[in-house]
This record gives sequence, C-alpha cells and structure tokens, in this order.
Amino acid sequence: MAVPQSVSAVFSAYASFATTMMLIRSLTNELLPAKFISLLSSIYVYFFGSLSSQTKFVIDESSGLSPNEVFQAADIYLRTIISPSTDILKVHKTARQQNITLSIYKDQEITDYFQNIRLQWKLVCSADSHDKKEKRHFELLFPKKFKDRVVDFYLPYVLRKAKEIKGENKTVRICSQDISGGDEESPFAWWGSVNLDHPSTFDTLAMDPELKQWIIDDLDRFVRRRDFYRKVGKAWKRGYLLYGPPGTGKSSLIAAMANYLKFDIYDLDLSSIDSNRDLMRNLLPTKNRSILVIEDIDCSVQIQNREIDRGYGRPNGKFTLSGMLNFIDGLWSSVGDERIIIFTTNHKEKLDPALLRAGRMDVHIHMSYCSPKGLKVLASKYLGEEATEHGVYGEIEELIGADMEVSPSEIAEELMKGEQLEAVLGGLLNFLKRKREEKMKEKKREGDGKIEEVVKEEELKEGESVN
Ligand SMILES: Nc1ncnc2c1ncn2[C@@H]1O[C@H](COP(=O)(O)OP(=O)(O)OP(=O)(O)O)[C@@H](O)[C@H]1O
Ligand SMILES: [Mg+2]
Repeated sequence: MAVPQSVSAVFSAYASFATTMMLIRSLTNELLPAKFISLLSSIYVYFFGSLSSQTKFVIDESSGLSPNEVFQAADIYLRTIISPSTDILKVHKTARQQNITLSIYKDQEITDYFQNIRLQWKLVCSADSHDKKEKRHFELLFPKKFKDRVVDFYLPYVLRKAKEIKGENKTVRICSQDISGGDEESPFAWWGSVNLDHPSTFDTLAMDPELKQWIIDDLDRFVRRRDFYRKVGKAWKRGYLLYGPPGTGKSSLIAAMANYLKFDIYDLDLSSIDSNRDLMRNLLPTKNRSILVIEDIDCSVQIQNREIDRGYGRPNGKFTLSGMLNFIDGLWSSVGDERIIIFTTNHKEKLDPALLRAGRMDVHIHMSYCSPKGLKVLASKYLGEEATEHGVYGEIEELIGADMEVSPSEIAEELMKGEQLEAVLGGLLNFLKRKREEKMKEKKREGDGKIEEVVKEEELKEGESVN
C-alpha cells in the first residue's frame, strides 16, 4: 500500500514517540494507559515493521551460467552509498582505471533508505566445496510488507542507478575466448577480457559522411526502441554485415560503434565452435548491451559447413552459418536484450545466400575505398586542418576522386610517415602516382593477355576448319 510521504513523516514522529513511551513504560510501570500504548505500537508496526516481520532476499552472483544482473547492479550501486561508519572496505584500482574504487567487503552491512523503507544489504561469501571457487551473494533485509515496493520500485531503481554509473565510468572491453578468463570482470573462464584501447571513434572514421550519420542514427534508434521490440515480440537485437576490401575500416567501425554505445565486444572465433551446445555455452555468459563480432565470415563458412561427428552436436549433421543465426535468434529472444551482432567479410559474393536473405542481417554496410571526403577526414586528423589547404592537397584529392582504389589504411600509413606537412603530402602524392602507374600496367597486361587469348582461339578455329 502506498503511503504519502507527509503522512508517513507524521507517523515517523509518532513512532519514535511510541518507542520512547514504551521505554518509559517499561521503566516506570504503567504510567500510560495500556490501550494508548498498544495503539501506538500497532501504528509503529504497520508503518515500520518489526524484526520478526522482516523479509530477506538472497541475490546470487549468477543464475545458472548467466551472471545475475541484480547482483552486478547492487555491487556497483552500493559503492555509492557506503557510509563513513562502515568498518571494512575493499579498495581496488587497475592500471587503466583513473580512480580508486571502494566496495563492500564480505560480511559488511550497508543501510539504504528508499521511500522511507529501511533496507539492509550484506555481502556474504562462502567457499563452494565443489569447485573451491568463492561464491558470493547479497542479502537484502527489509520489512515484509514492503516486498512489492522493493520488487517493483527499489530493485529497478538500483538497476537503473547502476546503469547510469556504469555509463559514466565505463571502459569498453573486448572479450575473447583466447584471453584467459576468470577475473572479476569476466568470471566465466571461456571469455577473458581486456579493455578495448582502440581509439577509433565516428569522428576519426573516414567514410561517407551521410552513411556515417545514418549508422549513428540507426544505433540511437536501436537503443531507444526497447518497448517497440517488446511490442512486436522480437528479440531486441540488430545485425550488421560489414563488407569491403581489406583496410577500409570494418574493424575500426566496430570499435567506433562500441566506443559510441559503450558496449563491450565479444570476439567470437567460430573455428573453435563445434556444435550448438558449444555455441550456447559460449553465448550464455555474454552480457546484455554488447556486440558479438564474427570476423571474416567467408573464411568461416567452410569450417562451419563441415560434418560434425565428434560426439556432441548432431552426429553427422551440419552446423551452418544460417543455422547458427537461427540459434542465436532463439537464444537471444529468451535471454538477451540490447544485443548487436556484426559479421565482416572481404568477399560478400562468397557468402551463403541464406545469410544475405532479407531480414537475416538487418543492415548491409559497404566499406569502400577512400573517397575525397574520406581523405579530408584522414588528412585533417593526421596532419591538422591546414593540410587540406596546402597546394599539393588538391592534386592528391583529384587522384583519389579519379576512381583510385586506395584504402584508408594505405593513406593512413603514408600520413604517418613524418611530421613535415610538405614532405608527407609529397610522399602521399608519389605513392598515389606509383599506384596509378602500377594499375595501368596491370590493365595493359590484362588487355594483352586477352588479345593473346583471342588470337590463340582464332588460330585454333582456323586449324579445326582446315582439318
Ligand atoms: N575508414 C577508415 N577511417 C580511418 N582509419 C581507417 C579507416 N580504414 C582503415 N583505417 C586505418 O587502417 C587500419 C586498419 O583498418 P581496419 O582494420 O579497420 O580495416 P578492415 O576493413 O577491418 O581490414 P580487414 O578486412 O583486413 O580486416 C586502422 O587501424 C586505421 O588506422
Ligand atoms: Mg578487420
């Protein structure tokens, strides 16, 4: 039952009064009428509960294989309400963190107040006799009659607060099966993680500005649409296929997306996955608000189309990419929220058509060779705005505009070769000219080859007709 704040404040005063009166009563023996005392005590019990009417919630660190988000949120939230009276605190800071963090230590209690409800948190640790790993859970103690309010309002508030705090301090992490796990950030052995130190942001990405803006808007829309996905009964996920030649920024775009959304990246190596069960074991511990990345998908196709007869997976069944996607869809519909999946490939034409079918991947993004607009971003980022006003720049721009197939990564490499504007731009111009010459020679060779083939074919035909 909801209690208006002002009313409850009045009764709060009454309650302290009642407690005091009861104390006086026990000391002075029947100084106040018994009926009055009993009335005051029942008011106290109604609004504030008594020790015997307390409820305890137990919040385990994980539920099955998945981390328990309420535990994680409580861990973060409680750091912000530690009171000066707490006796023991845990102090930590990794090399990359800017500030020292204080957090609750085992068996320590922290008191919180929410809508006049007194809530007592305690971190309890116990050694698991099974795998000798320490098991942790929080206990949350509060008056029984507020159970609904705690579930409906307080815990969502803790989740929300933790999300805000995480957003402010979040360092984006990249998780991979190749990094050994089991640390505090990734307690499940098969996903180790390190901070993503990729400096790529949408600001530094050289690509068509309209396409860039479209992607940013698409991401914004995606994170805003929780209710929409719920309403239409779809898993809250979005799939992107990034395709294009090497060095055009596919991996950089993924890093920019992660840095923009502050989502962790899970880098999934399909060659290490044998079956749906194996895939499930890897995907279940991944967190919400994350990006699952599968790079060079065209190379994985062969691996994944192989027969499976290792005893797990379907014996002699096929584990295909599109089957895998169906599986991920199903899994995420039931346990995942706010997930992004990104495939990259250098050869879109080699992909399984089932994967390209409409609706499979929501968005296909072509990362192409550098355009004059892309050049501008790169030159001003690497050399400063003045580079684009330099005389040589116009020549470079012209070459790039004339259908040159040069990747942003090749240009970036040239731009890093020195600090002297003139020398660097001159170097880039020479590089482009050399590249253009090579290409012309190659075309000529191809042309000559074709002429030779035609001549040979005609000679053959003549020979046949003579015979
Ligand atoms: N569009 C771009 N904008 C800015 N820098 C870029 C861009 N593309 C490439 N680079 C630079 O080149 C490097 C390599 O690019 P990246 O790894 O993103 O390419 P890729 O498309 O993933 O290549 P691959 O197909 O070989 O995986 C990046 O670290 C970055 O410095
Ligand atoms: Mg890449």
